[in-house]
Amino acid sequence: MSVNMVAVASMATPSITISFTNSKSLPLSSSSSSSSLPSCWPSSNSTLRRHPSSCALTLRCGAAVFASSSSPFTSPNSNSSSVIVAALGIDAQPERDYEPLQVMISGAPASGKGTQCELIKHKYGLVHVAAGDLLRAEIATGSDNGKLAKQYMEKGQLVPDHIVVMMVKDRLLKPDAKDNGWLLDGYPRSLSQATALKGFGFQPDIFILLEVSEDILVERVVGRRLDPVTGKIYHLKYSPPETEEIAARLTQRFDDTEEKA
Ligand SMILES: Nc1ncnc2c1ncn2[C@@H]1O[C@H](COP(=O)(O)OP(=O)(O)O)[C@@H](O)[C@H]1O
Repeated sequence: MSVNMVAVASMATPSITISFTNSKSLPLSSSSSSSSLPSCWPSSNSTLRRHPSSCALTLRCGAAVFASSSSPFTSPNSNSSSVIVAALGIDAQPERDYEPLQVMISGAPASGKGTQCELIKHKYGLVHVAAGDLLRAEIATGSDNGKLAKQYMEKGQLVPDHIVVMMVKDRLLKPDAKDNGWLLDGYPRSLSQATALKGFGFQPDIFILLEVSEDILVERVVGRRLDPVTGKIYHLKYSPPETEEIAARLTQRFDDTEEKA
């Protein structure tokens, strides 16, 4: 079975409500509480097992904008995501029922990926593997790969595949990810990365694409602030600081501007 779903996430809260676009009976979550996840997802416990079929899930977020074509990839293009989904073979019927769940999630900066990752990993006990975090850890070791990766990251460019692919593959093969399942975030960012991972035998059960219209992304990015003391992210309009004291010390990332967004 191939499942086609659309979910709408409210811009102000990280919650998701989900419905099937083919008008089948809807296992909808009745309301949008801030901790809710799609009710059609399997229930949460440490013995979570895979869905019997893979699916690609597109979450179109913010003010019910269904026509958005924003994409997580370097050259935003909704076709590129479907190519990647196809390359990953997500529509194929897996023969791996009753194994730990494997999920990929993609979305543009400020699409709410970080928020959804936190909710998903806690609810399903998955190991969160973020490509950016792996690269930063590699840089911290001072290795040659880390030094090379740093040069690309400082310019805001994608790190070459020969570094990223092996890093992600090695991480997914670690016992915690194999035993508990994983939530892969920020990878793949190109068709070649998707193909490479598939070549190593990885095929996610679910590919989640967070689609947000450009004007909402810009609004989120421009209003985003960081508390340098706690590391908490605020939004001046949607998630304002609790106190004047916090408000006074908030900073803005140098690239959180309308131009950069
Ligand atoms: N899959 C990937 N392939 C190549 N480079 C990547 C990948 N993921 C992350 N990077 C590099 O790491 C940087 C930081 O990534 P990330 O932590 O996801 O934050 P950002 O939202 O800034 O992309 C990216 O700008 C890019 O240089």
